[in-house]
Amino acid sequence: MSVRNRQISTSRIQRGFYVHTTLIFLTIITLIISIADSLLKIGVTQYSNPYLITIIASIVTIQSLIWMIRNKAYKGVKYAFIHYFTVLNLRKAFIDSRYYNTRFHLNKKIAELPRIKIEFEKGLSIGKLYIENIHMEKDLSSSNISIALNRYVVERSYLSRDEKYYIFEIFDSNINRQLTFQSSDEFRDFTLNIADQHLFIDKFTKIPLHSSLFVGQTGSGKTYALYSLVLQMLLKKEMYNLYFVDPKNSSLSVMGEKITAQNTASNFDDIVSLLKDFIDLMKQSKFDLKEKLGTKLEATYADFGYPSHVLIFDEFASFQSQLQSMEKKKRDEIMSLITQVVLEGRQLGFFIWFVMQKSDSSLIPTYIRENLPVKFVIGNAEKQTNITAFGSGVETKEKDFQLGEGLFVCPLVANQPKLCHFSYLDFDILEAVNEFID
Ligand SMILES: Nc1ncnc2c1ncn2[C@@H]1O[C@H](COP(=O)(O)OP(=O)(O)OP(=O)(O)O)[C@@H](O)[C@H]1O
Repeated sequence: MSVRNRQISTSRIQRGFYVHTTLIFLTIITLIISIADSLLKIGVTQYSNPYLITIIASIVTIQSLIWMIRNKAYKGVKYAFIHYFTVLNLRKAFIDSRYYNTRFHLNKKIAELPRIKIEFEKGLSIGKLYIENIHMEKDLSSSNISIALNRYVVERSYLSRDEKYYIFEIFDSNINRQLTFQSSDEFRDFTLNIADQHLFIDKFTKIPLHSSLFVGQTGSGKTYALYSLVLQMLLKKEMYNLYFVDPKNSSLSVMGEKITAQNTASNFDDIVSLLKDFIDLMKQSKFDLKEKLGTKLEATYADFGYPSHVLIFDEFASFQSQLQSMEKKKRDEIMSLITQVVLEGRQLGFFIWFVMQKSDSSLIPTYIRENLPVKFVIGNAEKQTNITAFGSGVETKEKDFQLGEGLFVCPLVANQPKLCHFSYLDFDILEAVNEFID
């Protein structure tokens, strides 16, 4: 715990002190003159009071205006107060942790605190905090900031491009980011309002399509996370073709059979043949798109109206262990098919989603895992799982995750692990599938 540092003042504290002293002084003078005048009946108050009261009122008005502008009161009273208290707490924390430069003013040492800018968004639930980089050796770690922020928590922090500010992305920890759907109709309406080629995860997260990894211990909510994404893709069928691989023949294959029986595989040979068909289709697409892709730099399948193809590979580790018993030639052949999709599929619209309980290199080859742009770790994972998914240099905080809640990375959306919370689906999934495929 930091110790209160009361020995140093800031120019703002000093200014506040002068203003308050002046106000108190003027009020006392006004009162003394009024009392003296009422006793002595000289009649000076009619001359002095209007002046004194105008000065006092002007100071109060100017101070209030400065407060309102500084705390962006034009965005609402609540916004202004939360802004004010957040800045106040941060300033106190900087003083207590001695994060400031010192300078002398009228022979008195004062602390020059870093500038703070805050931009709250989405009904004050998330925001960006800019703290001036005052080139101090001291650590301005996100955990110190979180403590000063009360109910706000730092999700991500980085230095601005010009290195003048530390930027902290913060969110209100009291806010529930999870979306809840009581019926398939509610889910349909919400999905159809998301017009672009993104899939929503929670109130704040939408992701573009990529080959992805979903890791989570049993019961963490992985399968439901997939359901919420599959249902979205079903509602926009013209944009997505789905393929289901489920070596354990569990609930996902039941869903797959309903949606697309010919593109659903559970036993080893069927899986291999589905993978080969998938690759053949990708090669065909490559051929069809070849000329078109040459006409536009950085273009992808979507620019030419082609649909995407998503192969959901549940329990990949189980397939991998079956594969290990095969001869090397076959193993290499299959792994090379999978690698091709991961490496080349993005432009052509072919993606694999690997679903696993752990993502160690014995379960998914590192070169495949490292080339997956999107990774989700759902639920309370072991430290090692976070390390294999996000890399050893990436810091992830341990939290008590609820069902369907976890961390993810995704290009442009989350370069460092960010929180996400998959939708709560309070309706019969298979009935919804039946409705949506009609
Ligand atoms: N988003 C959700 N909405 C509603 N119920 C959920 C959700 N997530 C999980 N559940 C409930 O928790 C149970 C376990 O979730 P789920 O089957 O998705 O876990 P899992 O990680 O896939 O586990 P396993 O690896 O054993 O299949 C589900 O049967 C369901 O009842």
